[in-house]
Amino acid sequence: MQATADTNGRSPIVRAVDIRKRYGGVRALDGVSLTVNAGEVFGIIGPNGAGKSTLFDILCGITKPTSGSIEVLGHDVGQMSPHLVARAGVGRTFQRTAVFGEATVYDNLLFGRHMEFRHSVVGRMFASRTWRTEQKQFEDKAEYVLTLSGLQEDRDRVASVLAYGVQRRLAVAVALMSDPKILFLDEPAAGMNGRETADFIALIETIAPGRTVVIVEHDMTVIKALCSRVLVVVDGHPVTIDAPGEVFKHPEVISAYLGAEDD
Ligand SMILES: Nc1ncnc2c1ncn2[C@@H]1O[C@H](COP(=O)(O)OP(=O)(O)OP(=O)(O)O)[C@@H](O)[C@H]1O
Repeated sequence: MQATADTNGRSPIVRAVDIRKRYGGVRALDGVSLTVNAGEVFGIIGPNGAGKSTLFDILCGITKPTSGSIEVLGHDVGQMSPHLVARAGVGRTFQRTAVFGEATVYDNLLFGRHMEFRHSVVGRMFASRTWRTEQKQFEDKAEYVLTLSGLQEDRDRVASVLAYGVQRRLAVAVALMSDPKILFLDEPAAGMNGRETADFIALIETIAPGRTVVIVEHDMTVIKALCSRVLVVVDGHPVTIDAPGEVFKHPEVISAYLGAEDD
């Protein structure tokens, strides 16, 4: 299937061509092509086991495809290690919230940023000028991200005591510390109640301008509220790429979802 073009004249920031992935005898992905345009919020949906997480991990450079090419921000991520993909401006969150439960919200933000930098031990021990300058930049950045993500009131609370939805918000905030040009969100609303989902939608609406966002999500409320286009994957095949309100008119999408309900 050919990827549909964006009608707003925005340039592609992700180009995936004919992605295939096998796990032994399992064909997890079978010929997926897509483009995501700069500034777009793009969704990936499909029934359980369709191949969404596999595609997501391939687009982020975590998993290598069996064949096919993936370019993100002009980089061939199929040939890059995950940390180099991250340094190129790709941020991501994980299906399971990955924050440090015993650390405060603020320390989670600082730690997320420090992980990416290589200070010499001597530089740290003697608090060199470079180290102090970077530390100040991290702290300023953390204050900005706290405000952006509405976490100021939770700044000094340890992450483990936060409500689940707030922990997921923190996971996005940690990803924002490296100022990613493109942010991949893996089932961000999974397990959230209605209020948390609404807050989460508002958060992504706040941070999306000036960035590109790719979301894998089961919750169609989130997809409809945020995404301009959605790829539907069924059994590893790309079925359609269209506006969220259009994809459920596609017969193969209807039958895949109805079949999934019967399971
Ligand atoms: N590491 C692996 N080894 C073997 N098979 C795998 C592996 N990862 C995924 N699969 C298989 O590949 C297929 C696609 O899995 P994937 O997790 O990408 O689907 P999904 O759409 O994300 O599912 P869900 O919505 O349940 O998270 C499934 O049949 C799955 O069992």
